[in-house]
Amino acid sequence: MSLLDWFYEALASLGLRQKEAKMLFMGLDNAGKTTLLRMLKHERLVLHQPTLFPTSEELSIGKIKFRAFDLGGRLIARTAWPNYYAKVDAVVYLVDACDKKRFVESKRVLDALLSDEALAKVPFLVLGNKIDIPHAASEDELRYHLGLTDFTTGKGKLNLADQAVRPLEVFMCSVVRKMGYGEGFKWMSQYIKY
Ligand SMILES: Nc1nc2c(ncn2[C@@H]2O[C@H](COP(=O)(O)OP(=O)(O)OP(=O)(O)O)[C@@H](O)[C@H]2O)c(=O)[nH]1
Ligand SMILES: [Mg+2]
Repeated sequence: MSLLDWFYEALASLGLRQKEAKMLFMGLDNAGKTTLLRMLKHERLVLHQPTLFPTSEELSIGKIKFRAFDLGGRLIARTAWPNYYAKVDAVVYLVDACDKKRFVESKRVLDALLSDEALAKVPFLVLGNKIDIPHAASEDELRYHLGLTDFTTGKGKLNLADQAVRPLEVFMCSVVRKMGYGEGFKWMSQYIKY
């Protein structure tokens, strides 16, 4: 634990600081992670460059305060991802639902995350983005290509008494049209402990 983490924990234990849930935005480059984060933060589209260095934002979704980390999806940026895996409360994994040529690559990256010991049990919200574009994959198609058909846990509330199961679900969205992701975050929030 770094000194800064220790300091925040100490403040939290004294009740001086409201605890933030830690959320990671991951997925291939161009999936729409930064667009989504800016939309959640500023409620509008903000022009930006591809993400080279991780950034983070404080977000409030419902009653939960999040610290959301925007991790760039380019190959070189992905090498930094594991530095962020400690004490994660939720992963938001974005996929460009129109970029069918890259589903295989996206699946490979997602599979690696799902089998990473450091992220075991962490809820995964998979967002199929850009459904405003006519040839976007359907939810079932995306589920199939990502190999999730038998692994999603349902859009209702999962009984977490069964500790072996990790909440995992696919929601389709269009960040630019501000649709779809709200349901996803609502679903995810059920599994955040504070
Ligand atoms: N049509 C459409 N385009 C979108 C949507 N969301 C994002 N985009 C576009 O997709 C492109 C990439 O978006 P970014 O948010 O930069 O992608 P990113 O995942 O942050 O990419 P990296 O930073 O390289 O990892 C931008 O041109 C966005 O305007 C959407 O819902 N629909
Ligand atoms: Mg980005």
